[in-house]
Amino acid sequence: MFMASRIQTRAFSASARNLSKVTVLGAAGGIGQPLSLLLKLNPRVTELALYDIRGAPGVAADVSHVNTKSTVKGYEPTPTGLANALKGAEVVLIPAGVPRKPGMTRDDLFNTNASIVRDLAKACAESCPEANILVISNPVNSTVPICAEVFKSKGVYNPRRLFGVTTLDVVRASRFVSEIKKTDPADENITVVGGHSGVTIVPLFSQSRHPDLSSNAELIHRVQFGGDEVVKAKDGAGSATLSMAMAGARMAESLLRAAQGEKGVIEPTFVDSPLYKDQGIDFFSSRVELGPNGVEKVLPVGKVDAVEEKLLEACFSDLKKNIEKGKEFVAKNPGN
Ligand SMILES: NC(=O)C1=CN([C@@H]2O[C@H](COP(=O)(O)OP(=O)(O)OC[C@H]3O[C@@H](n4cnc5c(N)ncnc54)[C@H](O)[C@@H]3O)[C@@H](O)[C@H]2O)C=CC1
Ligand SMILES: O=C([O-])CC(=O)C(=O)O
Repeated sequence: MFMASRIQTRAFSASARNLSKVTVLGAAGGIGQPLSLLLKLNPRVTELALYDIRGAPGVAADVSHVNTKSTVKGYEPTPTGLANALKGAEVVLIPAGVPRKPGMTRDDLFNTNASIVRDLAKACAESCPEANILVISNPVNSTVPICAEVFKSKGVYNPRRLFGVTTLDVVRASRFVSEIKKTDPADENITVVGGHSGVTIVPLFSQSRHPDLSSNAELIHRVQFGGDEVVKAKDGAGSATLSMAMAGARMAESLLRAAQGEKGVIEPTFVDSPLYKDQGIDFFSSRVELGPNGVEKVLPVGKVDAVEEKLLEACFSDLKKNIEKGKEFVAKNPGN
């Protein structure tokens, strides 16, 4: 209760003053740089804090010349650098960690990225426990539970403030559909639920304007494995960065709009979700209504057809393992 009232007060005062500090952890990377640029272009962001283990001051100096009003500062891994980058943040985006190379799954990134995310989550729990934490680092199905466990261990976990960024899946789905149907992707609102890797990504075309697409196996595969297309095309130089930056900036913008009082802001995101807890799945991506306190309402998955029912079954079994893996990691490796 105490936590909730503190959050409400902060959300109110932030929106009343319209001051929004946004922090990017991993800001000098392939995603971090264009994401920082897009955030600099967002008039809702008043202060931009860019942190990375290398190169953040350079990115900050560069982005700071863009002629919008927000201030930009780069932070290095000095004893106080990370804490200062996080202090007072309303939104923290985390694209820190290694990307895939051809032939790898997102889960293959676990060994490297799990401890990076755990340590950054710890810093967030200490320096900005009330911020909205947006996890981009893969494997999202495991890194989000890692953050939750760290926040719990510090006694500051608020499930309404933790988000796995799955926006790119709906961005892709709407674009791919528009290519098939020769429509404007802006008019294509495709629901994608589940998680963020392979078969855990479940597009629900039966709920779209084009229910016929729910039996289009090629399209379903393309949405589920869209990330692989980019990994293959980049040929060892990483994974999606530009489309991901756009997707991450959209998610941050939606949270800021909701924090500043806009009603009915809905985004797909991987959150601590009541939807399938009875089946042992604690985190799930679905359409979520956002508000000044973060998650306002987790919306139901809705009606699915027989094909989608099967896709969901496949999703559940992988997703459950991915979530467990993240939780177990923190239990066995609590870090310092
Ligand atoms: N959620 C999603 O839809 C997507 C997630 N990703 C994931 O995002 C992550 C980042 O991808 P890229 O930007 O392409 O990688 P990158 O290698 O280009 O950049 C990562 C950055 O993180 C920094 N970093 C590493 N350890 C750090 C730490 N402890 N603290 C702060 N910064 C640290 C690195 O110095 C580097 O600048 C990957 O795990 C990738 O799989 C990528 C695309 C989509
Ligand atoms: O495919 C990857 O490894 C990066 C990612 O999550 C995506 O592009 O959806």
